[in-house]
Amino acid sequence: MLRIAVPNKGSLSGPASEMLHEAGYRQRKESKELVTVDLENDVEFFYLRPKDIAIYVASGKLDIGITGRDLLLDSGANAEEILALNFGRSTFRYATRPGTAKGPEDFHGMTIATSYEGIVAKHLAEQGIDASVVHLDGAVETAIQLGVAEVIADVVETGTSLRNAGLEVIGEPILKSEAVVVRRTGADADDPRAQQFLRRMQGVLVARSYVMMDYDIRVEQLENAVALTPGLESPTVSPLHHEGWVAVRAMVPAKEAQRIMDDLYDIGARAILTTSIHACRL
Ligand SMILES: Nc1ncnc2c1ncn2[C@@H]1O[C@H](COP(=O)(O)OP(=O)(O)OP(=O)(O)O)[C@@H](O)[C@H]1O
Ligand SMILES: O=P(O)(O)OC[C@H]1O[C@H](OP(=O)(O)OP(=O)(O)O)[C@H](O)[C@@H]1O
Ligand SMILES: [Mg+2]
Repeated sequence: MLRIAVPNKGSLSGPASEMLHEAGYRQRKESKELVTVDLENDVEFFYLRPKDIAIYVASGKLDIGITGRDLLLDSGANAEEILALNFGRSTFRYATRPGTAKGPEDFHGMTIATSYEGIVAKHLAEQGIDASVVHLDGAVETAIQLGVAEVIADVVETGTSLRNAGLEVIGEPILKSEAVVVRRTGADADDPRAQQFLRRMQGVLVARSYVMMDYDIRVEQLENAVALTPGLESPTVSPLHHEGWVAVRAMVPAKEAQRIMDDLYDIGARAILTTSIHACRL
């Protein structure tokens, strides 16, 4: 049975379970359940703290995990990212009170509060900055007000928490994160059960970001139309009963669908339809 770690709490928990559900897996019915078995798919799900997931996967006791890229890197665990999941996006940044520092090079001798000691210690060492790091479990923005640190390094999504604490970001993002699928470094990449899981998750990513587009076009405009809708491999072109016309079917990025429909209309396409993709295997 494939054993998969899923975040049990926090920002990643709901979207991870939702994505697994969309991929056809049975998910726990209530948040107190720590383990659930999906007999039909031969998968066991373990609901664990997102920060611990890379460690479980690196140990080899669990085959696959869903966690944040920042948490994976912070753990230093012997696990690697194999698929980015396009949710739980955030940046990881330094912040201070205005006027404290122009850039990380000014952090020498200062104290930096963070819940992500691994990432911060590595970044400071790489930049040759001699600063001390103090570990806090959360609400690190308050550490500056309370005089525990001059600088914080934390997850920034909308920036609201920083603004509320009167802080501003310093320097470039240390990293950009999102939810990722992780596996033990060097694990058997050909394991068919893991391959099937990844295909299902990729199917959800595609179904979420593409729509199916159908339209009719005069044959002489077909090449121009296909240039607008090249599809993932190549569009399907079928003859219409009405001579001189063909029907075209192709997947297009959902974000661009309206613009593409306008462009198709302008070159003479008609009966242009988009439909959502429920599930897919590429
Ligand atoms: N607004 C956000 N706040 C915190 N983490 C976020 C946010 N958006 C995305 N994430 C990601 O969620 C993961 C952190 O999850 P974790 O459960 O440890 O903290 P949390 O979402 O802040 O939950 P809590 O602090 O309530 O336990 C990281 O990968 C982080 O990048
Ligand atoms: O940029 P924003 O949209 O404000 O999001 C980022 C904030 O959200 C998280 O805090 P959370 O509420 O999880 O509390 P915590 O610090 O105790 O984890 C994170 O630690 C930041 O403080
Ligand atoms: Mg938090």
